[in-house]
This record gives sequence, C-alpha cells and structure tokens, in this order.
Amino acid sequence: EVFTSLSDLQKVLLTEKDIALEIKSHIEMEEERLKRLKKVAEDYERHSQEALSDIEKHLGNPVNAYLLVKRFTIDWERIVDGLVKANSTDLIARLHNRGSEFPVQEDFEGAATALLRLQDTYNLPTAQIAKGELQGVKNSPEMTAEDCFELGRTAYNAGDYYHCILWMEEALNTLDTEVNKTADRALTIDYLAYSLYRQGNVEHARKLTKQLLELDPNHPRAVNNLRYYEKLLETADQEKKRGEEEDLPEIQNQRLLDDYRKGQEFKQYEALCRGEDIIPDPNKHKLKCRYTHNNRPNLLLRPLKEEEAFLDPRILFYHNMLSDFEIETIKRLAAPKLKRATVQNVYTGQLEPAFYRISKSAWLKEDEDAVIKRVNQRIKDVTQLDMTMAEDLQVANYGIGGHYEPHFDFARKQEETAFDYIHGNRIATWLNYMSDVTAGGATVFIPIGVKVFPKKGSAVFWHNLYRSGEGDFRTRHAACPVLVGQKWVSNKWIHERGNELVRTCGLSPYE
Ligand SMILES: O=C(O)CCC(=O)C(=O)O
Ligand SMILES: [Fe+2]
Repeated sequence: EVFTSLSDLQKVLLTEKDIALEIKSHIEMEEERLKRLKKVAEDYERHSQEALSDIEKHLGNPVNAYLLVKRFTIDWERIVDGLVKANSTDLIARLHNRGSEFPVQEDFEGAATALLRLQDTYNLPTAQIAKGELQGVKNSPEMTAEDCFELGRTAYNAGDYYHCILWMEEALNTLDTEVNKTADRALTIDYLAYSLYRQGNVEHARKLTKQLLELDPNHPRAVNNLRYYEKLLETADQEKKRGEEEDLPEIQNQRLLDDYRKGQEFKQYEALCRGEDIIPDPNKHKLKCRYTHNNRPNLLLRPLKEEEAFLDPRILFYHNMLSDFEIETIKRLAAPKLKRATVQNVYTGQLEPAFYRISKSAWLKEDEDAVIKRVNQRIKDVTQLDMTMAEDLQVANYGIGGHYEPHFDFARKQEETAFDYIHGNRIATWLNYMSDVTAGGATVFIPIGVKVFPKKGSAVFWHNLYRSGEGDFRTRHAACPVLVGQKWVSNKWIHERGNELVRTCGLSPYE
C-alpha cells in the first residue's frame, strides 16, 4: 500500500534518513563499546598477570578473593549486558562456553559475607579494609566506590543494615576522591538513608533523603520516605525546637546479632581470635617442654618437641610433627576429595552444611598411601592411645573467612545417636597444622582462654573426656576465621573403645 502513495513514500524517504542516522549512531556506540571492551580485556589481562605471579599470596588476601569473585559475578553481568551482548552473539556464545568455570551470584554473596565477618571478628575499620590493609598485611588494590557499594548492597539484601551503613558511607567517601566515578551517588545515598532509618537514625535519614532529592528531584521513593521521616520527627522537632539540620545526634549503628552471638561466649571467642588475653593463666610459669619418644623405635630416632600449652585440661603442642613431604602428600591426596564440611544436626542426626562451620574437608584412609599409615602410627606412638576405633584422618582446608565456631568434639549425652557403643565417644583430638596462616586462623579454647596459632608441621593434642568418660566442657574450642592466607589442618579423632585399660578411670568423675 505504501507504494501507491507518494506521501507515504515520502515518509519512507524520511524514515530512510532516520535509519541512516540511527545506524550511524549505532556504529558510534559500537565503537565506543569496543573501546570499553578493549579496556576490560586489558584490565583482565593486567589483573591476571599480576595475580598469577604469586597465586598463593594473591588469593590469600580476602579482599583480593572478594574482588576476584566480584569480577565474575557482579562486574561480569554488567560486561555481558552492557558491552558484549549488543550484536556480539558469537562472542557471547564463546564466553558462555566458559560459563561453568565461573563463580555465581551465590559465590559473590559468600565472599562478601566472609569479608564482613572478618571485619567484625578482627575489629577492622571499614576504611582500612577498603584500602586493602588487613592487620598490617597489605597486598590488594584499594576498593573502588562501586566495590564498597556492592558489599553494602549485599549486606542490605541480607537485612544487615549495620554493615550496609558502614559500606555505603565508605562508598560515598571514596566517590568524593574518584576522578572517574564508579558508583551512583544518588543510589548510594538511597541505600544509606534507609539503612540509617532502620538503625534508628531518623534525623540522619531525613537529611540524606533531602540530599537525594537535590540530586534527583523526581526520585519516586525519596519523596514518600521524606514525608514519612518528617512525620516521625514532627513531635520530636517541636519539643526540642531544633533547627532541622544542625546538631544531629551521633549515628547509632549496632551490629545485628542473634542471642548466641550477643552472649559472653561469642565475645570471648572473638577476643581470643584477635589474640587478646581474656583469662590470665595462673599456671603459666609451670608450663614445660621436653623431647618425647615414649621408647618407641620411630620416635627414638626422631623425637618430637612437646610443649605444654595448658595444664588442666592438658593441652599439648608438638613441634616438627609432619615433614613438608608428608604435608604435600596429604594435601595432594585430599585435594580432589574436598567437599563442603558438614555438621551433625542434633535433632535429626543428619549431616548438613552450616554457616558456623565453613571449610572443605575430606577423609583419608590408612591404606591410601604409606604416608597416611606412617602419620597415624606417629600419632599412636606419641599419644600411646589405641587407634583401632579412631576415625580416618580428616583433612580440612579453610579459605577466605573459613572458620568453625565454638563447639565440642565429643558428643553430649542428649546426642546419643552421634557415636555408637562399638566406638564410644571421642576421647581425644589430634590436630595437625599443615600450613602457616598469615593472619587469623587460631584454634582457641574459650572457657580457659587458650589460643594456639597454626604453625606448619606442628600439632596440638588434648583429651575431650575426663578419665571417667564424662565430657570435659572446658575443651570447648573453635577455629577462628582465616584473615589472610589459607589454613590446612588434618585431624584424628580417637575413640574410647580399646582405651579402657590405657586411660583408666580415676577416683572421681572429674579427673
Ligand atoms: O581447625 C582448627 O583449628 C580446629 C578444627 C576443629 O576444631 C575441628 O575440626 O573439630
Ligand atoms: Fe573441634
């Protein structure tokens, strides 16, 4: 029909002109896009070169690990959507083929949460983390405003307004100093204002929302929010006759903690992780060390250095327990088997992953390699305990923020399903440290205030039960979050059965 009318054809001509203009502007955009894509490629190339030059050191830093995962989740989505998708089907297909190797959103949230946990446990100021400084260790780049913003947004999505405030404030501070702004100021203020309100800082929320409306007068939420905050403040303002923006009270921002984490034990756990002395040891001056061989042929030739870390309950630290070769062998055998560690649900008896135990672990059988057999034998020679009912060697690897919150290794009476009669309860724990940890990652015994810092090749040993078989509640312990580096351990849980005549009963249940 169009061809029958000149006026319609005239429209077509005009359309043709528009199309030409549109194609031209599309090409300009494409060129701009390719320029930016080239920058991304260069950035990835530069980053990988830097990181690959010392992988251990690089990934050992939780900020680096966070930023790496972010590259492949948050940043990646932006790159695919904004830069690659436009007509680059080939490229997309090729990129998608690599997709299975990529971390996903869940990984990003995990890395972000780990960083926030480290911030809390180790009392790290936000600005310091953003600068890449963790307890005097600096080996990550500074975070951009957008890196901070995404961390704050992850906290926000989890209902964690405490961290959201810290990181949105940091994002705003960083934005002030950035030449090429990486985050949206209005959006950042939007998150910050609402989180301030949720933490009880209505006046600050009002002030910020006004700033937001200056930046974006038509912001849909801000208009309503401001009205709401003003209403909340109406009576308060009249009473105090306060000028609107002057003399704002100090910002209130409390960590959101569940009942357990509000309690004394958790506070003590975190203090111990930071290396604080929470309970002075009255017997410190009595602690001894010695060479140990127990007249065992293997140990006579190669005695271990035994050092008392605590007297009652007795906690022993052993130097030169494992050789580097043994450690490498154990790690090599365990690596392909590592799976997210589980804990036993007290109610159902089921094994399941838990947020309070974050590590990967694997079990190694004695007949898998001569090294395992030899290490088990050494543990037997040193402890002189019967190993018939002991569990296989468990290997654990803690990554960024990896930890195991306070727990007992033995089963309590109410958890009768945990250990059967044939094995008995876990009478003792042997724990090998198979790596140094640059910062964090101590093993801490909360009720007695003992902290043991991992040292590659050394080990720690204690009894979980009194001689009577009663659980010793003073052995409650935890693995502190790894701050910088990674932590490898292996442990042997030794059981009661077979040890009746080795570790005989005393006269009272509690000796
Ligand atoms: O890794 C540590 O320091 C302690 C581990 C631990 O307590 C456990 O696996 O039961
Ligand atoms: Fe434990």
